[in-house]
Amino acid sequence: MQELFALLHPFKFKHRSLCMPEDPKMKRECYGVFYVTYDLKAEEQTKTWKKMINIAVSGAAGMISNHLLFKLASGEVFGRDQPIALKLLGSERSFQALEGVAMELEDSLYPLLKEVSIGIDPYDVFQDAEWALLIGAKPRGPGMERADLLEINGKIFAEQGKALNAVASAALICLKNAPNIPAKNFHALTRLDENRAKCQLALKAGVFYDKVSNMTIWGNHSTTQVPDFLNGRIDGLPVEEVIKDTKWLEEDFTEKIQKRGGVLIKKWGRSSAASTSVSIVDAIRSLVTPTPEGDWFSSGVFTNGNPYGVAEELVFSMPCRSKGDGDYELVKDVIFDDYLLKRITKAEAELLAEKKCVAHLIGEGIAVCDLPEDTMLPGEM
Ligand SMILES: NC(=O)c1ccc[n+]([C@@H]2O[C@H](COP(=O)([O-])OP(=O)(O)OC[C@H]3O[C@@H](n4cnc5c(N)ncnc54)[C@H](O)[C@@H]3O)[C@@H](O)[C@H]2O)c1
Repeated sequence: MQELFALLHPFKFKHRSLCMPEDPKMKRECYGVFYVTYDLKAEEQTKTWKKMINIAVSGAAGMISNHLLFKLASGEVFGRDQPIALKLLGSERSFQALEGVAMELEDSLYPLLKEVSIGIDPYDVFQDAEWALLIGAKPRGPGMERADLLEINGKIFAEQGKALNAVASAALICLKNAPNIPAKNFHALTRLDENRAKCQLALKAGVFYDKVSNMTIWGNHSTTQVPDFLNGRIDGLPVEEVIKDTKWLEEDFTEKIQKRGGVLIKKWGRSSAASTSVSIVDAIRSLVTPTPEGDWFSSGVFTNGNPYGVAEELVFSMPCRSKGDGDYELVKDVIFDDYLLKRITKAEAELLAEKKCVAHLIGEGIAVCDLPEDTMLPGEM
């Protein structure tokens, strides 16, 4: 089950300070120094000052967020002239840690970070969010069945989907629980897998990784994912013209990418957090900046209307292009061969089976959970 989402709110927002709500009865307070009311003198205000954007982050006290929040606050993601408000959602258990995160943000004196608020009620925290980065979920613990984890995290995303639907001024479970938000606004993260694939192809070809482009990850962020070397390019050439070792591509490369997360957990003792947060930044930037001519990026998006024949009503990673307006379109000029199609079908079958496991959470009746093999990496889904 894909698990990291970036949601873009569909409506243009009318800003009001979340720390100082118009309705004084509204329960909202900013954290620490962000509570202070600033009274900017006219001459201190810059003419180019943009309207603040509100970014909600769940799992804000987690490992990934510990990298991501500081990237967001620095201006690396939305631009060095874009003020932001961070709305951090934690769980009851992690509230103390959440305060610790807010303290570190205070001490960082980021000029673009105008407001920070923390809370454990998604209805409160998602209020007026233009972006919601849903990173809060339970990583798989030892001996935990995949179906059990789907159930636990499914409930979290169902609740957060409902909260977004109710209050957000803008994968599948969240989307299905938020019918007022266009399905196109939901993304599940496969960018980390794309980055890993680019890195391994560059290594094999003996080139720097910026030479690798048009890299698609098809399917799920699990070991059925399909890193697509048929459509990928190295220095503008098809991958297979540069790397002529088909066995390596089909077996070693594919498996390396599929299992990279698990290998890293074994070495590092924990799931990738820094590179995941880098890939979240990449994924957001791909939606807010135009895709370079001829290139594309991967994202887990809703399959309805897809031109590849992937089953509808799924969230499936596919190749996307964006004009930089937050929206995207699917890339049409991709080719398929038997190997690629077979792999994509396997990934599709897995997501269809997972969907049956969470039928009760997406309004599709009683769940029937029969997952054929374990394709999920511990601590990383
Ligand atoms: N798609 C990917 O590429 C990718 C890569 C790595 C990790 N992941 C997944 O990302 C998730 C986060 O990873 P992490 O390393 O930051 O984990 P982590 O355990 O360090 O952090 C998760 C945080 O979420 C909080 N949380 C749990 N339930 C919550 C809820 N209902 N509302 C709000 N917060 C809640 C926890 O208290 C914890 O602080 C994990 O589920 C992991 O499997 C995905």
